[in-house]
Amino acid sequence: MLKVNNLYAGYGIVPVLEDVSLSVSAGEILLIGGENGAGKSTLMRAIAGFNKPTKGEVLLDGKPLQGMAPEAIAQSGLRLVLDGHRVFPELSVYDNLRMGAAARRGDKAAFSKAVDQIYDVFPILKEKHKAYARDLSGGQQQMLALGQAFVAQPKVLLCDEPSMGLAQALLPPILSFLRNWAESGTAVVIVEQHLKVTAPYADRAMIIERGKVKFTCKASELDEKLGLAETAAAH
Ligand SMILES: Nc1ncnc2c1ncn2[C@@H]1O[C@H](COP(=O)(O)OP(=O)(O)OP(=O)(O)O)[C@@H](O)[C@H]1O
Repeated sequence: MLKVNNLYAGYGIVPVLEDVSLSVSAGEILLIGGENGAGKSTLMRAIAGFNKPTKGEVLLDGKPLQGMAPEAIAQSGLRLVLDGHRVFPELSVYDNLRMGAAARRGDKAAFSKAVDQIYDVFPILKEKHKAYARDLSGGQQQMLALGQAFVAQPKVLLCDEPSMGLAQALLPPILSFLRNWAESGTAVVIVEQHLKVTAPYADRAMIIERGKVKFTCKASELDEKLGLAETAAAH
């Protein structure tokens, strides 16, 4: 589904990512972790077209995306949800969901069904469907941002730090929502600092260090691998 081959990207002449490769299949969740400043967000932005890679390939179902405008990449079925819940503050919850589906064109029945699914998972959004997004709490805005992406029904979802600005207790329900979503056939990439909480919901994990892939492993082996990596570094 999504394949990244030997990607290099940065800001102006400052290189950040170096030779990063990854792949995510339909129905799979890849968790990406790493220290602050390791390059995780830059990787998400480069895949989604907001930051032009200097070298390497991004393939969606075998079709190259690198060099395409972010709008065209979104139209191809790749969606980026940024940390810090970016929603339209002056629109109602429901209208935010409509904006999410705008890129999708047509099919009102599918939109209504997707909205119902979102309301089932996050009942507070149903309760507040007429409220302005600006009046939601941070956690509710994050749910709405995910809802916006969900109604667009992308093939690939990139989710940058869903826990950002959230009370810790809100992360598991959001992760479980992402897990179910992946199981319907979407390829999901989650960038997250809270590796311990997130790993049980993911299939594979990748750690980035100073712009390079440190290692990839099964998500169930991440704890052990991180322990081993720390031990190896200590010797
Ligand atoms: N707009 C920018 N212009 C210049 N350099 C940037 C910009 N954004 C990020 N960087 C630099 O790129 C490097 C990687 O940052 P990035 O935000 O991708 O890391 P990250 O792993 O997502 O970290 P965090 O977890 O703190 O978000 C850092 O050295 C950062 O200072």
